Amino acid sequence: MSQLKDAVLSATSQGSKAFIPYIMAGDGGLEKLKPIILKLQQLGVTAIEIGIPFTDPVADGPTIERAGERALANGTTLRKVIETLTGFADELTVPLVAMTYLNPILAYGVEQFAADAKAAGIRGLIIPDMPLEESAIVHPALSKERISLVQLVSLTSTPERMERLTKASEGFIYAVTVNGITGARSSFANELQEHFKRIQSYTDTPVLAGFGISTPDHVKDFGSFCSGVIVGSKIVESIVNEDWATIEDLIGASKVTPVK
Ligand SMILES: O=P(O)(O)OC[C@@H](O)[C@@H](O)c1c[nH]c2ccccc12
Repeated sequence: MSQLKDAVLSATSQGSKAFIPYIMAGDGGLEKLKPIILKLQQLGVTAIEIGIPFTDPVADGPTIERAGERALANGTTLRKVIETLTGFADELTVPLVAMTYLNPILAYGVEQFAADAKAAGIRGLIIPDMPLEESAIVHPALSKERISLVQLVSLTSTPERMERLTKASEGFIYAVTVNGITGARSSFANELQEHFKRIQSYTDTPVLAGFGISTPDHVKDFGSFCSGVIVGSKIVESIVNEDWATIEDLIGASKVTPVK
C-alpha cells in the first residue's frame, strides 16, 4: 500500500478532510525548510508538498513563480533539498510529496533520485510536465522505493483521459479546480461538483482539489464533495509574512465536518 494514500485515508476516516500545504523549498533559505516542515506537521497537516524550484515552471502563477526565483537565487537545487530533508527525516511524521519538473530528475539520475528521495521522507511525486504516456521513464524506479506517482487531472481532460489518469494515479488524485495556473482565486466554476463526482466514480483512490484554494470557506466547500485540498500560493505567501494564524485557520477548516 501507499504510505501517502494511507495518510490521506486516515485523515478522512475521522470525519475530517485531508489538508496538504505546498511550500517552496529554499524560499527564505534552505535552513528554514526543517522548522517550516516541523511546524506544519505539528499543526496537523496530512502530508506536505515540497516544490523544487525550476527555471521554467510552466504551471506556476506569480506567487509560486516568485518564491521559486527567490529559492533559485539562494542556490537551491534538487540535490540540496534532498540532503536537507535527509538530515531530519527521522523527525518526520507525515509523508512528503515532491513537486518537481522532469529535467532535474533526469539530471540527477532516476534510480539514484528514487533511492535518495525515499531516504529523505519523500513518499509521493508530482511531475507536472511529464505526460502519463511517458511515465515509464520514472515509474519502475519509483515503485521499487514505494514512492507514489500522483497524476494531475485537469478540467479539460476528456472522459477517456480522465479515466486513464485517475486509474493510474497513486496516493491520491490531484484534481485541478481551474483552467490555468496556480494562485489564490476568489471563486470557482459551478460545475466542479459534477466534475469531482465523475473523477471519483473511476476509483477508490481519494480525490483532492488543488489550485486557487485560499480561504477557510474554500477548504470547507471543497471538503463537502472531495477528500481534501492542496493549498499552495496562500501558504507560500503566509510563510513569507510569518502569518501562522492564517495557516492555522486554513488547516482548521479541514478538520470540521462540513454542514451542507
Ligand atoms: O497555489 P495554489 O493555487 O494554491 O495551487 C497549489 C499549487 O501551487 C501546488 O500544488 C503546485 C505548485 N506548482 C505546481 C505545479 C503543478 C501542479 C501543482 C503545483
